[in-house]
Amino acid sequence: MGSETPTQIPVFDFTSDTQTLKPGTDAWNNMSRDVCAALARFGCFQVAYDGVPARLREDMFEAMERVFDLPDETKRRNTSDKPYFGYNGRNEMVPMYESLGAEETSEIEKAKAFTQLLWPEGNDKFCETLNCMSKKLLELNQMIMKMVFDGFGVDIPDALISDNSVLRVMKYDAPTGDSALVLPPHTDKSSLTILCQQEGVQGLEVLVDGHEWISLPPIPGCFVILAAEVLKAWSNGRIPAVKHRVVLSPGKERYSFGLFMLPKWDVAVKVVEELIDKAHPRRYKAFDYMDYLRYMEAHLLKMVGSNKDMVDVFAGV
Ligand SMILES: O=C(O)CCC(=O)C(=O)O
Ligand SMILES: [Fe+2]
Repeated sequence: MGSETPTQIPVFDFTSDTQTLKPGTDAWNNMSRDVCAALARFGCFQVAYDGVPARLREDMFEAMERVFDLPDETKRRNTSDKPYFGYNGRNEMVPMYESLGAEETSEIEKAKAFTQLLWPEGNDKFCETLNCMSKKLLELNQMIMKMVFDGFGVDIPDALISDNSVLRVMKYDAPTGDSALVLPPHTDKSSLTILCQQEGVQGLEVLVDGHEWISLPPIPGCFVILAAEVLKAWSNGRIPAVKHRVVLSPGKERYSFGLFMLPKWDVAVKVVEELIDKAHPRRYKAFDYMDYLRYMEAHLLKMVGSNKDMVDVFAGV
């Protein structure tokens, strides 16, 4: 019997008053080990990060309210040739969820094009907020990726350093009556996902050890980092893609946004060779990311409830 200590998902301090963010320092090396260990254990962690000013975060949530207030037909103009990259939601799978996504909004021209789609008459404030937030989160991602591979004692291969991403804004309706599962359990098909939750509205949960759902509360000034399927493949399965879901209490609607990092389009997703050894034989074949997305599109519904990750089914050896 005995009392069990509740599982705690780590919260790391990346704020500028620490030495942590200077590569090569002891603080950086220690943090790299901790980051790598947390991802290997939980596939996620939270991070306090002041590289994104509080004001920018507030502007982003305000901007998102304006986005979701737009008429349905305007939001549904957000289409993409890639599966699940554009408008998604209000369907059988996710009736209480709605989201829009745009690629490479860290590039001003792409941020402008997305803004133009939603506000043909222009909305400079939205465009600047989106562009600025995307750039800041991209920087955070690059730092974390470097830490992960430093933690493994491996130089991050150039092929893994990618600026490709989708910035996604999300809204969940308030449940009436009981709590509701508003986003079903899934693993992300990105490499790493950086999420920002609305303050004061709890909802995100991660699965630990295959059976324990742990809530990740929104912490002011913090971001949630989720390891996703491409990082699982790069790391030869040493970092799991964390399964997560969103459960909401009655009466509370919720907003969140995230930067979903993607690999380079013209380079195969391959296991980092240094992470293959006797104890860790190769787990994945090299694959084309677009082929994987197409496979995911064709098989997603069939795999609901499966405890296998898409990447293992698609590229496992
Ligand atoms: O809203 C959240 O916190 C999670 C969203 C999510 O998991 C996703 O869009 O893949
Ligand atoms: Fe997700």
